[in-house]
Amino acid sequence: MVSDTIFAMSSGAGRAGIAVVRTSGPRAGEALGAMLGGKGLPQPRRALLTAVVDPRDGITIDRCLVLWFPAPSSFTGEDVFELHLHGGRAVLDAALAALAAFPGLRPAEPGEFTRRAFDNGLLDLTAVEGLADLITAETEAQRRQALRQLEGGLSAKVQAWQTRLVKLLAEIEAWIDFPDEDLPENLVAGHAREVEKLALEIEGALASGLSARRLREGVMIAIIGPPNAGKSSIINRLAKRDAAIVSEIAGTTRDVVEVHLSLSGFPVTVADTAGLREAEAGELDPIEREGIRRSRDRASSADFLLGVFDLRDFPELDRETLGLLSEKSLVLLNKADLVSEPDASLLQWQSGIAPETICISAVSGAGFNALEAALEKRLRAELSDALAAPGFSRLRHEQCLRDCVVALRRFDPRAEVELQAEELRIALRTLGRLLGRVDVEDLLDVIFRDFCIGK
Ligand SMILES: Nc1nc2c(ncn2[C@@H]2O[C@H](COP(=O)(O)OP(=O)(O)OP(=O)(O)O)[C@@H](O)[C@H]2O)c(=O)[nH]1
Ligand SMILES: [K+]
Ligand SMILES: [Mg+2]
Repeated sequence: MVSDTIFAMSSGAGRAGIAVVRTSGPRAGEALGAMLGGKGLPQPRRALLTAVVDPRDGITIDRCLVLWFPAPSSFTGEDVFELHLHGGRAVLDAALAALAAFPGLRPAEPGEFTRRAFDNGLLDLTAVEGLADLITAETEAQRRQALRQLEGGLSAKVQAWQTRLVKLLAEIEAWIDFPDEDLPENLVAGHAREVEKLALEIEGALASGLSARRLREGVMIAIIGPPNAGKSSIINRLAKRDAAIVSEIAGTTRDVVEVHLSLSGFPVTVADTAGLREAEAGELDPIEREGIRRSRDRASSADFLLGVFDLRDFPELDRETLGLLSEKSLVLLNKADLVSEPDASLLQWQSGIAPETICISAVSGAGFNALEAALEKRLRAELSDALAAPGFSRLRHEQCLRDCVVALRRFDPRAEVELQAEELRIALRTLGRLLGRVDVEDLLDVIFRDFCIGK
């Protein structure tokens, strides 16, 4: 099947020093030759500084770097060339118009270059997802995770499982031709052991996938506490901007206010919430009541909490807030600037009782170094699996692996060989689906739709 030749600007929108326009497909070589004014194609994979012309009138568009990647050694696996043009609007318009006018060329659709790389077997689906994650990575840890996935960290694991399953399946299928003979006892035991081992390994990967998903999506931290404790002041200091309204009026925050931060290179979403307070029916207005409902909601879905109190209320701290804190949570006693001497009972509480307690001041910034260090420790623990090895970072991966484990757990080494083989084939198919090598057509559209044009 001969595909169209496609082109697009692959660098970001807006005026820039350099803009990259990429062309891929069977007519790429012809188009490049015409744009170089018939001087022949440059050496493959070597940058050439040259004049690029509009083939319609021979007028020079720009003097720029040109790269030629003949098939199959290119990103898409097709003939590809890149123009590294000066990134002005008029230069780009002229280059894109010249390409559009060339017979057989058309603008690319979103994700179409990557789609071709996938169709030509250069990237499997986990690598495609890694590429998408790399383009959107916002923190150092996310970048590393995405790159490992793009480079085949997940594929390698899945392929190793596939190889073992195929070997097992071949051994079992060999007996299908002898329906009257039972499998020798030592083989039955060996198969049972191998399937059990595979199931355990995949379950282990599922468990550490949680950490990979947190790394991809960001760890959720919620700030909770009684009204006026200084929750909004704290999120503003963490975000280094005025994300939430601060006032001396109790009950200022109603909606959950989220900020995305990179803390020591780790992605987090911190949520500021409405102050928790109990009141007689009718005492709180319905909007604040709804705000408090949202706070509790957010507290229950967060990975861990920062419980904030006014230091001057110590030791009578709000019971509801305390009740929501897990041992991963942190207690922040705020407004330390208003208290001269920490009293003995406070020191004792700080040293002895979980959860860990830090005295801070959102106004002076005192204690924020200790707070950030404590947060980093928790993030490292939360993400440790994902930092150690590439993990299954998407719900889609989790679903495939779960289906695989279900099939393996159904495998019965004493059942008829046809039934045994069938479970192994199902397990293999789920792994194939994870890599995008079986029945994936409907999935593809979903995944490639998230790419932008030129990728
Ligand atoms: N002196 C001092 N005042 C603070 C500190 N943190 C917050 N405040 C003040 O305390 C008041 C309440 O602060 P907010 O940040 O709005 O408190 P909140 O917990 O978000 O309040 P609600 O949203 O109403 O629940 C404001 O007047 C702040 O300026 C602090 O560390 N020291
Ligand atoms: K307030
Ligand atoms: Mg607030």
